[in-house]
Amino acid sequence: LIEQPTIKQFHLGMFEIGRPLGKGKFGRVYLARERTSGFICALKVLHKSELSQGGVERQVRREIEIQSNLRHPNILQLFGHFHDSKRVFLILEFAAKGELYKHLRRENRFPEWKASQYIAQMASALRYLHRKHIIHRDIKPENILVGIHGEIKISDFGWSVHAPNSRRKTMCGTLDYLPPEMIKPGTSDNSYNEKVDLWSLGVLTYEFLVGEAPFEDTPVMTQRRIARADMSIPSFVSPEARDLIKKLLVLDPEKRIPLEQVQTHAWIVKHCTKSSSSRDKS
Ligand SMILES: CC(=O)N[C@H]1CCN(c2c(Cl)cnc3[nH]c(-c4cn(C)nc4C)nc23)C1
Repeated sequence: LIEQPTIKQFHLGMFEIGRPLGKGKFGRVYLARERTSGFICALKVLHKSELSQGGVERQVRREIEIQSNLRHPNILQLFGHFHDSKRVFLILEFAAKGELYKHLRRENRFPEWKASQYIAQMASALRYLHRKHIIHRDIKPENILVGIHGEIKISDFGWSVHAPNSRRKTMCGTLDYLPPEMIKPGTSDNSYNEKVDLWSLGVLTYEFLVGEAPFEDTPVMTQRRIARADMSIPSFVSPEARDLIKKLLVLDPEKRIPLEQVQTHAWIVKHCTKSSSSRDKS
């Protein structure tokens, strides 16, 4: 008898559903426990009717296809998915310390040692994604969760695509994190590449240290300020952090500091402890 590999088939009856953890744009997320193993996870429930109305089935299929093949300590893991007649279910890793932006709002801004460790982990995760030619395209505090050991986990791959990519239709949500090449129509081709995540990493670094985004303004002004990289860095930001931000928020994508040099930058090296969560596992 040839041993059949056990393909894990998941179904709703396998899970005890716990408290709601929050809701994304197209679905709600619940704490859940797999009955036999007691394994704790986050169950994201998407309604097929809402997905078709929102015209996002393709995006969800891409999110599933991309995230199922990723394994990195700073990327929220997708363990599997299943569906019934009305809903699609994503079995996601549970991030015990919740949404990073809530910590940021509560603390107003992060101390340099914490911001530096978070950016080191982000750079490690982005290097891993870029090596697989995946652009996240939506790096912002709202899409980052915090694990039990305080390590960060990039979540919500709804907007990620395989690089290089021509511009999709209009974006929704905040403009604050969009790089100049995704805002103004390119002269020749409006394609862009992984370097868009470098710009967003610069915006994230700034927001961690200052408590607000560098180009935060009215939508029209934000676009204008991004297109000119028009921002000022407050004096309380250390010279090393200022140096890294200025090397990421560069209009020309090709001139942005590469991720390898982010990880060896003075501001990152200065604060990185040898604790496991911050060591580069990419
Ligand atoms: C777009 C989106 O799904 N956003 C959030 C909702 C909860 N969700 C979680 C996901 Cl997908 C995974 N783990 C989570 N942990 C929490 C959480 C933990 N605490 C203490 N508080 C919360 C909240 N939330 C999640 C992602």
